[in-house]
Amino acid sequence: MDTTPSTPNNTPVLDALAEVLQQRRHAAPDDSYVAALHYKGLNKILEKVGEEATETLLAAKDAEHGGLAERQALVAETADLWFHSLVMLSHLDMDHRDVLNELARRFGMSGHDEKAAREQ
Ligand SMILES: N=c1c2ncn([C@@H]3O[C@H](COP(=O)(O)OP(=O)(O)OP(=O)(O)O)[C@@H](O)[C@H]3O)c2ncn1[C@@H]1O[C@H](COP(=O)(O)O)[C@@H](O)[C@H]1O
Repeated sequence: MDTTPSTPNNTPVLDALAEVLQQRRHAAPDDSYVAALHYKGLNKILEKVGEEATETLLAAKDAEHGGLAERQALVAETADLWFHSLVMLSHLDMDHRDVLNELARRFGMSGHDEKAAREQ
């Protein structure tokens, strides 16, 4: 039986969020956090992605030996990181489907094999 996943088509939260992020491209910056990010431009969005990545790795270190609160904090920071990454993609006319397609393409391919293929 072929267990290779097809491109995911059941991602309602991500689908809905991608639509909102696109609608915010031309919304008033005072009314919307996402519109304000788009208005400030790619550099500001990338600054937020970097900030959230750092906060996520600090939360992961705390979660390693922490309890439920630290694990919940890691989930919250990861959500912030995903969210700002999705804003970045949206700013460049891309979305989660591009990333899910790539993960589906890679599924089952050993990371070592994939790296070796890249180096040829
Ligand atoms: N998922 C999110 C989401 N996650 C995090 N955030 C915001 O991301 C910001 C990150 O917090 P920070 O403290 O790092 O940033 P900040 O201090 O507010 O901003 P800076 O001055 O540092 O740039 C907070 O303002 C959060 O509210 C989000 N803002 C919006 N969404 C989604 O986007 C939709 C559209 O939001 P609006 O554009 O605001 O309507 C919402 O309905 C949600 O579904």
